[in-house]
Amino acid sequence: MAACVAYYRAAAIGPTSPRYSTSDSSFFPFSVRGISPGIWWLFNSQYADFARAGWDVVATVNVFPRPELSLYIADPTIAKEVIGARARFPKATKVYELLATFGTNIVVTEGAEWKRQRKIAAPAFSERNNKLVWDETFRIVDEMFQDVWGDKDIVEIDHVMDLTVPITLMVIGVASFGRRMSWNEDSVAPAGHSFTFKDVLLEVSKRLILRIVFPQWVLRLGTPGMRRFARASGELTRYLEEMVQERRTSTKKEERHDLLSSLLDANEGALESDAKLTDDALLGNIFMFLVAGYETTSHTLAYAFIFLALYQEEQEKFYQSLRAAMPADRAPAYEELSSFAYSLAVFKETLRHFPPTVAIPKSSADDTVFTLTNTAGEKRSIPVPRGTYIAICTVGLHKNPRYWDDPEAFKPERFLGNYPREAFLPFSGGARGCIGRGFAETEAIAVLTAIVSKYKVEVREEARFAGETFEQRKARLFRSQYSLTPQYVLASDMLLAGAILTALVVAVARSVHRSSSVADETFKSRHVSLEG
Ligand code: HEM
Repeated sequence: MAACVAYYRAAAIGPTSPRYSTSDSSFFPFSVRGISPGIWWLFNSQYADFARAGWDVVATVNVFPRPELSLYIADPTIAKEVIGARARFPKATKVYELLATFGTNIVVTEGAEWKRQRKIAAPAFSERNNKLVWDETFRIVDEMFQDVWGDKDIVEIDHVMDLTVPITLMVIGVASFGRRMSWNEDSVAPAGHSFTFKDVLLEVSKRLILRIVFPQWVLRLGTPGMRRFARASGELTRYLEEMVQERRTSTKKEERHDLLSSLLDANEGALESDAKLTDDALLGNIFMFLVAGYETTSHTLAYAFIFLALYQEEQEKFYQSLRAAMPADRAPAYEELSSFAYSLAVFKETLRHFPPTVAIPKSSADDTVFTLTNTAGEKRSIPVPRGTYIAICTVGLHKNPRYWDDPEAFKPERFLGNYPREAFLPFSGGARGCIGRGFAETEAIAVLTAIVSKYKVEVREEARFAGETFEQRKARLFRSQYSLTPQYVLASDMLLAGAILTALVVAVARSVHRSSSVADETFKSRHVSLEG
C-alpha cells in the first residue's frame, strides 16, 4: 500500500477524511482539510481538488462506521476503462438504494436482473419514440406561445424554471405515459381522483425527493405539504395502474409509441415467462423514467437559457444558425433534426458546465491497479483494492484543463467540431449509459430551437442590481442550492449525485429573479424573417 499512501499525500483530500457517499452514517458536512471534504464538495470544487492534488484521481478514506476507500476520477482514460468494463466495475447500486422505493427498476439493479430489465426497456427508447418527443415538443411550445404567451412581443417569466418545468413535464406526460396535456387544462379531476393527471405530475415532480427520503407513513402524518405530496404520489401510482390496465384490456389496437405502451408490448412479447417484468417492475421502471428523465432535462434547459441570456453574443450566433436552418412556414420535421447541430451544441455545452449527475458511482469487483500521468508527465500506479468505491466525476472531467480549452467559458461552438469525447460523460457511457439520451437530446434540441428562433432571451434589468458586474450577475443567476437537508445528504451523497438537479433546481428557481424573453428590434426582425 506504500504507493497508495504516497498517492494520498499527493491528493488534496487527506487519508482520514470521513466521506459521506457510500456511508450511511458520516456526520461531518463541513470542509476541514485532512478531515472532511465538506458537503457538496464534488459539485462545489469542480476541478479544483484535482488541480490542487496535481493528479486526476483523488482519494478519500471513510473512517466511520467502517474504513472505506473511495477514488474520484477526472482522468478520461481511467473513466473509459471503468465505464467500459461492467463486470470489473459494476455500478455501486447501494448509492441508489432509496430509488427502489418506486419499485424495482433498471437504475437500482445490477447483474442478471439489470440485464433482464434493460432488455425489455431498451426497445421503448426507439426512433419512433424520439419522433414523438420531437413532434410533441414543438406542439407544446407552439401552444405555449399562443395560449400562454398570447403571441406577445415581450414576455416576462418570474423565473426560468417556470418555463422549463411545465414543458418537460408535458413532454414526459405524452411521450412517456401517452397522455397529452394542454396549457389551459381545466382542473376538474376525473372520477376516482382528486388531482388531474397534470397536477399529479406537477405535485409529485416538485417534491420527488420527499418520496425518496421519507417513508410513506411519515409523509402521511407530516406537514400539509407532505400530506398533499403523499396523496398525489398515491394517485400517480393509481393513474399508472389504470393506464396499464386500459392498455391491456383495450380491444382496439392503436399504434402507440410512448414509453409505457412500448414497455408493455415488449413485456408481453418476452419469450420466456420468467423473463417478463412483474407489475411492480413495470411501474417501477415507468416511474423511474419520470424521475430520471424529467428533472435532468428541465434543469439543464434552465441553465441553458440562463447561459444564453448572459452570453448575448453566443445567443446571436446560435440564432443565426437557426435562421439558416428553420423552414419558413412550418415546424421542422424530425427528419431535419440534424440541421440543428447548434441547438445540440448549446445543450451539450450546458451539460458540460452543469452535468445533472456529478458523479457516476461504480465499485471495483477485484483488486486492480490504475495507472495515470500528471501534467508534468510523471506516471503513477494506484492499487485499487476490491470493494473500492469509484466515482467518475463528471464535473471534474468536464472542467479538466488538460482536455478543455478555456474550460470556464461558455462556448457551444466547441461541440460543433472535434471535441474530447472521452472527457465528456454527462450521460455516462458503455452498457450502463443513459437509456434516455436520445429522448433528452431530441427534446432539448426542439425546445431550444422553438424558443430561440422566436424569442430573444434576456435577463430582466432591475434597479436593485444596477451596479453589479457581469461576474456578480453570473454568480447570482447560477447560485444553486440543494433541497435535501444535510442529514439526508450525508445519508447518501450519491443520491445527491443521481438527483443532483433536484438539488440544483431550487437554486435556479430561487436565484433567477426574472429571466425574461424580451422582444426588441431583433425579435421583430426575427419574427418577420421567420414568417417570410
Ligand atoms: C439531460 C438529460 C439526462 C442526463 C444528463 C442523464 C444522465 C444519466 C446518467 C449519467 C446515467 C447513468 C447513471 C449511473 O450509472 O449511475 C443515466 C441513466 C439512466 N437514465 Fe438518464 N439522463 C438524462 C435523461 C434521461 C431521460 C429523458 C430518461 C428517460 C426518459 C432517462 C432515463 C435513464 C435511465 C432509465 C437510466 C438507467 C439506465 C441503466 O442503468 O441501464 N434519462 N442517465
